[in-house]
Amino acid sequence: MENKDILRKGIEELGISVNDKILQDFKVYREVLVDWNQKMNLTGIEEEREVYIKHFLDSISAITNNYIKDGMSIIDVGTGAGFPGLPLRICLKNVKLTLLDSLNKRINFLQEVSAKVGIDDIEFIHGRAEDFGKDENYREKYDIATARAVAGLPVLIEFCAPFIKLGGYFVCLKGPNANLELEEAKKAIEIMGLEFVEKIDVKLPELDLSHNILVFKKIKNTPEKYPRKAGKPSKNPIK
Ligand SMILES: C[S@@+](CC[C@H](N)C(=O)[O-])C[C@H]1O[C@@H](n2cnc3c(N)ncnc32)[C@H](O)[C@@H]1O
Repeated sequence: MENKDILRKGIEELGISVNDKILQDFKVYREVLVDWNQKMNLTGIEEEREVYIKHFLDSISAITNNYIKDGMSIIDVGTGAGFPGLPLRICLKNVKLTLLDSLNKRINFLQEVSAKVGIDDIEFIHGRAEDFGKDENYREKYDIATARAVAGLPVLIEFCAPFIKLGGYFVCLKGPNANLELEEAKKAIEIMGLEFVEKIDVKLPELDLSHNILVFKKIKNTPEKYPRKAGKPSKNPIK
C-alpha cells in the first residue's frame, strides 16, 4: 500500500473522513519536519512511512473512544514537533488548539508548518507548563489536555491537570509501561483532582507496534499550590 493510503485508511478507521487536503497537509508537515530536522533536533524518524504511522497516526489515535471531539479546546503540553496536537487539528477543523513547549525553536517550527498548511487559529505558547498552569488565562480553561513523551506520569499530571476544566479530560499517550506508571501516579492523580477513567490499547497499522492511551477525568479543582515552581515537579515528583 502507498504511504498516503496507509494514512488515509488509518485516519478513516478512527472515524474521521479524509479528503485530499488533509493528505496534502500531512505531506507538507512531514517535508517541513525533515527540512528543519537537519538544523535542530525534532525527531529520530524521517522516512515517510514511519512518520505517517509513528507520529501522525499515533497522534490521531488519541481520539479513540471519543473523549476528544471536534469543536473542543485542547492544550498539548510539551508538544515538541507538534505531537499529538497538530495532527489532531489537521483532522478536526474546529478544534481550538493551544501548543505549548518550553523550547522556542520548536514553536518556530510549528508556526511554519501551520502557515504552510493554512491554519491560522492555533495559539502558540513558548513557556513551561508549571508557569502557564498558574496563569489565570490558562488555568482550568481547556476541555482536554494531551501529552506524549514529556515526563513520567506523576510529573506529567502536575503539568497537565491545572489546565483542564472541571468535567474535562487528560488524554495521555504512553508506551508499554503504562500500568506501572499508573501505580506510581496514584497520589498525584488524587491530589491534582483527576480520576482515572480507562487505559486503551491501540495498535498501529503496518508496523507491529502498540501503545496505550490513559484517560483521566477532572473531577475536582486543582489545589492552588499546584503546579509547583518550574523544575520542582521533575525534581521532586508527587509520590
Ligand atoms: C521528548 S519531547 C516530546 C515531544 C512530542 N510531544 C512528541 O511526542 O514527539 C518532550 C518535549 O517536552 C518539552 N517540555 C519538557 N518539559 C516541559 C515543561 N516543563 N513545559 C513545557 N514543555 C516541556 C520539551 O521541550 C520537548 O519538546
